[in-house]
Amino acid sequence: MLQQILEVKKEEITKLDREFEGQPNQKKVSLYEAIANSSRKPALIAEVKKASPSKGVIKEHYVPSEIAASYEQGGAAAISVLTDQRFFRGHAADLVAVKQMVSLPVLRKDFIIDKVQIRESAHIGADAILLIAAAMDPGKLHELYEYAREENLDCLVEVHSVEELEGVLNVFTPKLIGINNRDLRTFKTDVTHTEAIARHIPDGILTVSESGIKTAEDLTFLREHNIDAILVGETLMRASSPGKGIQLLYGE
Ligand SMILES: O=P(O)(O)OC[C@@H](O)[C@@H](O)c1c[nH]c2ccccc12
Repeated sequence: MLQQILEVKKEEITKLDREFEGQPNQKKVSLYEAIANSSRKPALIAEVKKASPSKGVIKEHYVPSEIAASYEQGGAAAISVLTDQRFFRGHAADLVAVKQMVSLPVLRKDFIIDKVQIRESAHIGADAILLIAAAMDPGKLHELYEYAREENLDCLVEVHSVEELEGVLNVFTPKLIGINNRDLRTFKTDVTHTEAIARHIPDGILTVSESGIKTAEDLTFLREHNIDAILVGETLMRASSPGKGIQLLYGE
């Protein structure tokens, strides 16, 4: 699946404008700080997502800015916005709309493999981007990471296995690491997967558990293992309201 997505991305990148003018000094809000300073533990990165390759359309009535505003009101520390069009039915414009609506840091969720996408992310108002270890070798990942830092963007470096994690740590030390609980070959999620990987992450790096987080029990498990943040999409998108979904998850 990932390979298929990356093929489409490479094609899309060739059509992206190479230059992005304007907003060069736009103030960025730190995702790292938002997680570190969150009063909720673990901190919540709430995701705005219409559809996914495994689930199809998740939410019919999809107004990203409205959903993000409810997340902010519900106490999220940051908002993640899926901007991939082909597989997740998102759009860069969704991020623009969300950024205008909230004051929280906004993470651009997409398949970023080229500097031009990083320049575009900074330009449309993202505060942070996702970099997926499975999508490139650690040297390339490091190069994009440094480039994003120059654009004042925080990076969430996503790994799924200990091998990927060690590959990254051999080259550099990211500030934020996301552990994807979803196995991209089978699409199955397993929250205990976070713990299996997190024990290999050195102190001082903030750890985010991503995908398949559904219940207050999941959250208790992650809290017990000192996970700093959770990234939740589908559970909140399917809740009767985003705010209610957050309350249920945090057992409030
Ligand atoms: O909807 P979920 O199961 O709560 O998952 C959210 C998020 O982790 C997931 O959307 C995700 C994690 N890594 C990604 C990489 C690309 C696209 C999407 C993702």
